[in-house]
Amino acid sequence: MAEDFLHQIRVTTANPDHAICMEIHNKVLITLEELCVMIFGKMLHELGMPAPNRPIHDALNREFERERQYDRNTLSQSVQNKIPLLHLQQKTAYDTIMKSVNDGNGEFFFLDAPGGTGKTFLISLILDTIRAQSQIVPGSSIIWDSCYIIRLERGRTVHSALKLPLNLQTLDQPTCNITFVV
Ligand SMILES: Nc1ncnc2c1ncn2[C@@H]1O[C@H](COP(=O)(O)OP(=O)(O)OP(=O)(O)O)[C@@H](O)[C@H]1O
Repeated sequence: MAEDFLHQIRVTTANPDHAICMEIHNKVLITLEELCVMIFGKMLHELGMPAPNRPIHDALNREFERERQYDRNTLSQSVQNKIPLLHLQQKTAYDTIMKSVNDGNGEFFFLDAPGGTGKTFLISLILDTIRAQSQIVPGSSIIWDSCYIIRLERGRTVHSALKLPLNLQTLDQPTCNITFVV
């Protein structure tokens, strides 16, 4: 990764002699930390690694910033195009969940259906609908399967988002550790 950053700097500064420096080390640490926050919900220092040189809240605020960067008009158009495509069960789930969101009920929903029946399609549409309403969805796209992250935009595992222990099966009384940063 450091070599990649070095290459970028050499190209952008047109200086092929530029060497690895503290700035590049720091950039690597920042990038690694963002991945760790996304996947494990932990900062580097919590994993026994050196912390990058920046205010600690930067990594967490970045997620909120990303949420603000959506083009609402494009999202609205996409949502309007996709809603008529929903099949009956998807539409029922969509209406139920969106009503809960709009009413501010703060409910939990568990979506379970056979593979290929449109869960990702539905979840993406729900997230796009919320974003199109210019609501921020921090910690959105929370899912169980880490392999699934690559399919859902800005996906995070439920273990990361809710800070669940990874060894659930071996704990008598598993608990999660959610901290709200306002
Ligand atoms: N209502 C719909 N209209 C058009 N295409 C749809 C609809 N629902 C799902 N699809 C498409 O069907 C395919 C499978 O849907 P999707 O990936 O959402 O299923 P899934 O339940 O999440 O699958 P898996 O459990 O295997 O991950 C995708 O290409 C998706 O875009």
